[in-house]
Amino acid sequence: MSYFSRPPSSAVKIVKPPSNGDEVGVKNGQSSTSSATTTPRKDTTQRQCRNIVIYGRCKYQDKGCIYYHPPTTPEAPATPPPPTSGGNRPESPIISGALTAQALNAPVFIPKAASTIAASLASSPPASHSRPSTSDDPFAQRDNQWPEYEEDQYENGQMDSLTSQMGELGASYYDDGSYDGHYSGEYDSAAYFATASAPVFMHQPLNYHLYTPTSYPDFVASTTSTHFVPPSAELRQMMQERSEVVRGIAAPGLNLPEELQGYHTLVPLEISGASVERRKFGSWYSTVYRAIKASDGLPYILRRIENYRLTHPSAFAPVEFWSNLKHPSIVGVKEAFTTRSFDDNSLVVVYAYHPNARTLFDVHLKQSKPPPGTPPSTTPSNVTFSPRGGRFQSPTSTFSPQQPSQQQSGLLVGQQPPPISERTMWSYIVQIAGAIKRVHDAGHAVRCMDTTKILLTSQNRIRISACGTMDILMHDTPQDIHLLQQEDLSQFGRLIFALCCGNPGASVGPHFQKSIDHILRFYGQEMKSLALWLISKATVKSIDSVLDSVRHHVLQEQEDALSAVDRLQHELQGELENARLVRLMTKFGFINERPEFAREPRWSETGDRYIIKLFRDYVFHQVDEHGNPVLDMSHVLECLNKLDAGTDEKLMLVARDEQSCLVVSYKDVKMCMEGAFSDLAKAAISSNAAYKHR
Ligand SMILES: Nc1ncnc2c1ncn2[C@@H]1O[C@H](COP(=O)(O)OP(=O)(O)OP(=O)(O)O)[C@@H](O)[C@H]1O
Repeated sequence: MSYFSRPPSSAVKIVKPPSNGDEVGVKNGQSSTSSATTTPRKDTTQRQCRNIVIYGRCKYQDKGCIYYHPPTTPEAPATPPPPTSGGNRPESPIISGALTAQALNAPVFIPKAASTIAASLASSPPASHSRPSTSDDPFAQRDNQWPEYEEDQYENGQMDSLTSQMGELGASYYDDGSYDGHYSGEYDSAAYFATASAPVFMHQPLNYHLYTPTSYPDFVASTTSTHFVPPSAELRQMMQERSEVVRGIAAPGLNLPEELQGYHTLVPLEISGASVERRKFGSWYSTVYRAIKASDGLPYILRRIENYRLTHPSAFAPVEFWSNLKHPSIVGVKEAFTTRSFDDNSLVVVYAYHPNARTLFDVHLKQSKPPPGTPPSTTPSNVTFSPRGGRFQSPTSTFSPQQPSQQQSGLLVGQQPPPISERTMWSYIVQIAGAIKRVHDAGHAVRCMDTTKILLTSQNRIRISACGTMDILMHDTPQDIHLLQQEDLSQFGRLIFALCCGNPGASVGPHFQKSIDHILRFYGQEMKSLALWLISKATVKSIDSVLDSVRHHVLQEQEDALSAVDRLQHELQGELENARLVRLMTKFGFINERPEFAREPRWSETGDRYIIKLFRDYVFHQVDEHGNPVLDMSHVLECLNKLDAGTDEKLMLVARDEQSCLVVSYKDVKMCMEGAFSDLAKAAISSNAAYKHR
C-alpha cells in the first residue's frame, strides 16, 4: 500500500538513548544531553554478560570474561546499574531532564515473566546439552554470534520450560510485584528477545507485518488498466461508490409499499412517469427495484411484472432451476412470488444485486450516435438518474468500455468509430457464449438476450439479468426447448449486430447491408461470419459450434481472467494491512482512557504503563510549533506499523507538561501494550466465566 511507502516523519526528534548514566532531558520543548560520550553498546566491556542475565552468575567472571559483571552487593552502583532480581529489561525507560532524580526512583519497568523466568533459570543448574535452535527463531543467528555463550550451558528441558512458562505468563505479563523501585540500565536487545520477549510476541494472533511486501510492481501492474480490472485507484473508487449506492434511498412521494414478502426499503432503479416511454418485457411492463431483505439485511433486485395473473403455482417451477444455477455471466435468481402490495396483481422475481450495474443498452447504445442511415432510437436519451435512486454515477470512475481511437482503427476523420473495441466485443461474446452453453447443457433456454437485459457489472464483465422471468410469464404456452435454444442463438446474433453497430435494429430492415459492411470494416471477417451464421435460419446451430469457432478468443479471455485474479489478490493483500491496523487501533481504544485506570499508579507518571499514554499522544496528538494540531496520516501509519512490528527504533515521548520525557523503543511500547491488553483480556475472560457460573 502506498500508505506505507511514505518517508519517515516525526515531529518530535528521536534521540539515541543514553547509555551508562547519560541523561537526556526535555524541558520546555528543548531536548538536551548531559553526557558527551556515547559508547557503542555492542562488544565493549560495558556490555552486560548474558550469563549473569540468564544464570545469575558467570563462571568466567574472574577468568577473562570481557563483559560487564555487576557487583553482588545490594548498593546500587554508579554505572552501569545491574539488572534487578535476575530481570532483564529494556535499555530505554525513564530519563528526564528536570526530574531526572525523581524519575530514576520511579517504579521499574520489569516484565514479570522475564524476572520469574530468569529467577527460575538461575535456580536450575546449567546442563551440558547443546542449545536447541529452531529454524523459525528470528534471533537464532544473532544468538549464535554471541561469544560469551557456552553452547553446552543450554539444555533442551530448560528452554522448553522457559517457553512454557512464557506461555503461561503471557497473559499477565506485567505484575505489580515486579516493581522493585530501581531502574536497571543496560539492555541487550538480542538477549531480551531471545529470552523474554519472543515467546510473549507469539501471543499475537499472527505477525501480520510479515505479509508485506507483495509482488514486484512489474509482475502485477496495479497502476495500469487490465482487461477486467481498472487501475488500483479507480478500482477502489468504484468499490467505494458501490458501497455508497447500496445505502441510497428512494425519493419521497413515490408511493411504494413499505414492505412486501419480507423485503423493505424499495428503491426504483429506473425512472418512471408520464414523460418516460416504457418498453415492454414480452407483453408486460416491468419495473426494477432494489430492496433490502429483512431476514439477512442484504440488498436484492426485485423485478416486478405489472398486472400479471398467476394461473397455476406450477408456473414457479423454473425458479428452482434458475436459483440453483450459478454462473459468472448470469445474474443469480433467488425467489419469485406474487403480491398485491402495488395495488395490482404483480409478479416479483428476486435477483442478486450488482451495485451500479448498467445495461449494455445504457452503456453502449444510448449515448452513441447511430451509424449513418439508421433511424433514431426510441429510447429517451436525456434521462438522468438520481443518486438517491441508487444510480450514483461519477463520470470519473464508472467503468466504461474501452473505445479504440480513430487512429488505432484506421478511421478517416469524420467516420463513426465503433462503440466497442474489438477485444471487448470478443470478450462479451465469450462470456455470453459460456452462459448459453451452461443453460443449454442443462436443457433450458435463456430467453432474454437483448442489450437491455445484459448488465455491465464491472470493467468488461457482463451478466444476463432477467433469466427465469420469461419462463414464468410464458408458462401457459409451452414451447419446444430445442426451438427456444435456436432462438437464443438468433438473439445472440442480433445482439452482436446491435453492439457492433451501436443500433438495436442493426440486423433487420434497410440497415442490414450497411451493418454487415460496418462489422467487416471495424471488426473483421471472423466477427461478420459469426454474426451472420447466428442470425441465419437455414442451419441448425449449436452453442458448441460457436465456442469451437471462437476458441482462440476463449483462451485470451481465460488469460485475462487469470490475470484479473492475480491483480485482485494483490489488491486484497494490501487490504490485509488495513485490517491489521484496525486491530491495533482497537487495542488502543480498549486500553486508553479507561476510567478504572485513572487512579492506578501504573498508569500515573511513574508507572510503566505511562508509556502507552504518552505513545498515544505521540501518535495522534502531535502539535506544531504554534500549537496547532498535526494531522499527518503517514506519521500515524508509520508509528503503528513500527509498533506492530516491535522495532528496536527509539522514539522520545514527551510528557504533557513538557517537563520530562521517556526514550523508549517501539518494542518497549509494544510490550507495554501487550501487557495491558492481556490484563484486560484476562479480566474480561474471568468476568465471563463468573457470569456463566452464576
Ligand atoms: N441485478 C441487478 N443489479 C443491479 N442493477 C440492476 C439489476 N438488474 C437491473 N438493474 C438495473 O435496473 C435498471 C432497469 O433494468 P431493466 O432490466 O428494466 O432495464 P431497462 O433498460 O429499464 O429495460 P426495460 O426498458 O426493458 O425495462 C437497469 O438499468 C439496471 O441498471
